[in-house]
Amino acid sequence: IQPANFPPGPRALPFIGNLFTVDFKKLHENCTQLSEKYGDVYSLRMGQTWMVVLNGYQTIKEALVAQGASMADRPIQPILEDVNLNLGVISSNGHRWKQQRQFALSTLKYFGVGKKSLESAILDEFKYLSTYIAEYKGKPFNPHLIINNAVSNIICSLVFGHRFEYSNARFQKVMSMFDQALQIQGSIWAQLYNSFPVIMRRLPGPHQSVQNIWNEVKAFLRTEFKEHRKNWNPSDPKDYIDCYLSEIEKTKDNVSSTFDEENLAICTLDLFVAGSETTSTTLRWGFLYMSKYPEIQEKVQAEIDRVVGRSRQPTMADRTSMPYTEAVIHEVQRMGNIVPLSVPRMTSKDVRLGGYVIPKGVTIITNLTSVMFDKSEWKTPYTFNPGHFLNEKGNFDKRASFIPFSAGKRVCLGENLARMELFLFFTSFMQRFSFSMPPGVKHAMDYNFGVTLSPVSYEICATLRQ
Ligand code: HEM
Repeated sequence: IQPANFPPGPRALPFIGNLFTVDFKKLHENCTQLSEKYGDVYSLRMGQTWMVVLNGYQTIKEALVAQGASMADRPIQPILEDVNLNLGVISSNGHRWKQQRQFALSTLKYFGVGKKSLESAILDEFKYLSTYIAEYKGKPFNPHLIINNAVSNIICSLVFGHRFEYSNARFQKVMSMFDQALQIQGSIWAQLYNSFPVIMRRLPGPHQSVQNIWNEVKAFLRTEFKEHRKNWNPSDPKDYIDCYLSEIEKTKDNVSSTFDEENLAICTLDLFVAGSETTSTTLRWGFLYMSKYPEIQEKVQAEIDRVVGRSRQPTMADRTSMPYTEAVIHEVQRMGNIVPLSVPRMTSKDVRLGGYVIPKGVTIITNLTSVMFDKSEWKTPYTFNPGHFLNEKGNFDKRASFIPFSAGKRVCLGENLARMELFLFFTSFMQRFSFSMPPGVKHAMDYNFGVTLSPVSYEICATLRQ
């Protein structure tokens, strides 16, 4: 039964609701189209679960910031719950979430997010990466796994205290499994699982492989934990896991502590996945856009040559002198739109929004796509245009409606890390290489929809600059 004054939405069928009236291959586009008919706040029913979809910058800001305290929870999603038991950072709630989020943020900061030490780690990683890519000598190659591996190495050095060689087959396998799992988790199979868990747990289908994939990733993590326990020296913590082991010790007599080995496993998994998949997907969009718009690529390179030159690597300190490059990176993120429907939230009390009442316990989908392409916010929403982030004087203009990391209390925990990674990797690439499509190959800007929106597999040429 629909509660009184509940947001309207497309007609839902008995039992299954809107499960088969929306297109899960491009759910974000579908959600955006529905807002034209039903307004910025509308509802969908997935099986027996009511969801409210929020659209447009003003509505989403009002929800996540002004009413943020009532929207900071995550709903329980059985497909994830079976893996993470609602532990960790991404899916947990209340006291447990607060404690773990705070700890992760301060530990990442302690190990260098926003500092010189991490900057050097990223620049060193780029050296390995560029040596590897230069070996293709401008011939077409698929950048997917190698970029994932390189970017993931940054979160790995923070969490595990070391990087993985590009030749490490086990690590490469884990990387490609993330992709698969995130695709399935954004598909109709996940929705069916979340709507009818009791039935779906028994039925075959791709949803079953999600459990297998995460179990394999967990087994991979267990090897790391074992090593850490063996070499653990509390007076000299080298990474997040070392610090976590100390925290377990320190708080073991405290009944309100949420630090234990089970939670360590899921927190590590969360940081590992969120920190591996996102920045690398953004970079892969970046290569495509640069090869599609060679004149923009040349302008970026000219700015780098002017500000940094060729004899040293770019650093974070160069950022303020490089407004055009900054604008291009932001535009790649806007158009790339890599977390198109953000991560679901849930109301923790009744909320009034857009003239409607959303009761406690309803799943909230913040449609970030509708913000990235909001006609009232962007001059040419569907065209790649760095001018979106430049004022008349050519200075960088950070726009309030640029919210790829979401906003409010649950805003992406890795935002600062991701910004460092994006700036340093992107400028380093542009300093050394030019990207172009292989001769005769057209730019395919098509995507695969999942929790993240990633470019379809492609080959590209990276030519060393003269
Ligand atoms: C370009 C890169 C990235 C983008 C676009 C991105 C985007 C997002 C978005 C949209 C959310 C959901 C926030 C919400 O519910 O309102 C999120 C959550 C999160 N992100 Fe990121 N992210 C990126 C990189 C990273 C990195 C590098 C890390 C590594 C630490 C990370 C860790 C997390 C975590 C742990 C959460 C859950 C936060 C919570 O529930 O409290 N992200 N991210």
